[in-house]
Amino acid sequence: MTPPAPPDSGPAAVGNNDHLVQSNNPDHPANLIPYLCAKFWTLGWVTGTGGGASIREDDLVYIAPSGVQKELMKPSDIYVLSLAAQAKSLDKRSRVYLRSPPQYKPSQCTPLFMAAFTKRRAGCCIHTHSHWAVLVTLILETQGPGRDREFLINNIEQIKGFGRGFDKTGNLGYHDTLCIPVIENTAHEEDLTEFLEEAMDKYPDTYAVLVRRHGVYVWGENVHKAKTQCESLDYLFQLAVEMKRLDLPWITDIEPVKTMRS
Ligand SMILES: CSCCC(=O)C(=O)COP(=O)(O)O
Ligand SMILES: [Zn+2]
Repeated sequence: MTPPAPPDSGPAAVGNNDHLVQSNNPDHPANLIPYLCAKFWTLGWVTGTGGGASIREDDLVYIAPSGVQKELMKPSDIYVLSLAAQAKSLDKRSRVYLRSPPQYKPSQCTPLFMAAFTKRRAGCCIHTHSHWAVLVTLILETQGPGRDREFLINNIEQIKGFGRGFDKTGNLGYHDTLCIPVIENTAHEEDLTEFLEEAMDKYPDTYAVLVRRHGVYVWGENVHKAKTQCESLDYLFQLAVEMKRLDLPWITDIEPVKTMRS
């Protein structure tokens, strides 16, 4: 990813594992999360404190605070938790933080990010409130019951930006159909978790889940893959909204063009 050198993360406080978020390496998750969120803000993905990103590096998960301007976060604002400590904990719903900035609460998206890390071994999960993601779920609503639960699109080059699926090698091809499940929004972000997990079980190869009238969760095995899949998806959502405006279908059954070599 190689962003510029990180800002000074402030004086070290004693006793809160601050070393976990202090690094001169721009690719360290505590530097990368604020850097990426600042970029995402310019795309309208994390406007008004909504949305965010989380990174897992081996056993450690790095999480942003809740309700903060995500584009202004500093490395010292980042929470760190251990998956192994979490797995050993008797109370599965409580979180075991190795580092916890006392002035904040961890992101409400934490259990959803954890689902991507534990169920899919993801290395990064991004949550956006992109207009395009929300608009696609609204357009799907007008398609009637049963047809509003999946975003389907094919015959668009950018579909190649997606992996074939969990534990599968290679990417989708131009003629493959990309399918992103849609779950209904809930009053509280955390309450989405069971529905996100249900969608992951039902669509084992998906790298994203849309949340109706809310946004999208996208993950990947590393930061690069999560980011490029999120960008590809946002591109396709925008395209789909414009296609709908032009009365063009998202799914076509165009035959592959015969060439001299086929
Ligand atoms: C105006 S944002 C409402 C909460 C939300 O949907 C979200 O994604 C942000 O949650 P966080 O706890 O990370 O601020
Ligand atoms: Zn949200």
